[in-house]
Amino acid sequence: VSCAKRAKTPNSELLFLPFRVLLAELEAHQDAWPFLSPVKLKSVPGYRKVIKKPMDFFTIKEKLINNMYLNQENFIIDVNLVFDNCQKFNEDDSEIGQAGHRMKRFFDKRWTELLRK
Ligand SMILES: Cc1ncccc1N[C@@H](C)c1ccc2c(c1)OCCCO2
Repeated sequence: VSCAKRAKTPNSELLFLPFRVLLAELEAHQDAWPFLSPVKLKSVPGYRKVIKKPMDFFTIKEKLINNMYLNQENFIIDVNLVFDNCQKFNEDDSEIGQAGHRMKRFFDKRWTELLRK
């Protein structure tokens, strides 16, 4: 009797699908513009000194595609790093600071919706 073919374990592609969807939503957000690519350390005086661990949505996407996130936690840590760096370097009432707060609120909402389902 042939045993039932073992179901292929869903590869990380499937496991991380929600993250890719969520990241695509972040990138498409109208307030995402300061966070889409790495801050050019030469064009932003002081950034290199103040921000120890720069992070941006493009870098997160690269890490996702290269399966560098071993668990949910590490993905969330990098996304929150984007917003924490923003709050650290930018005044709350600045253009970029305001965009960062709006993006963080959007992410927190979508993340809980994604998890609650
Ligand atoms: C997230 C963040 N935090 C602090 C500073 C910059 C950034 N984002 C970078 C991509 C950026 C945004 C706006 C910029 C800029 C660079 O180039 C200098 C000229 C003004 O326009």
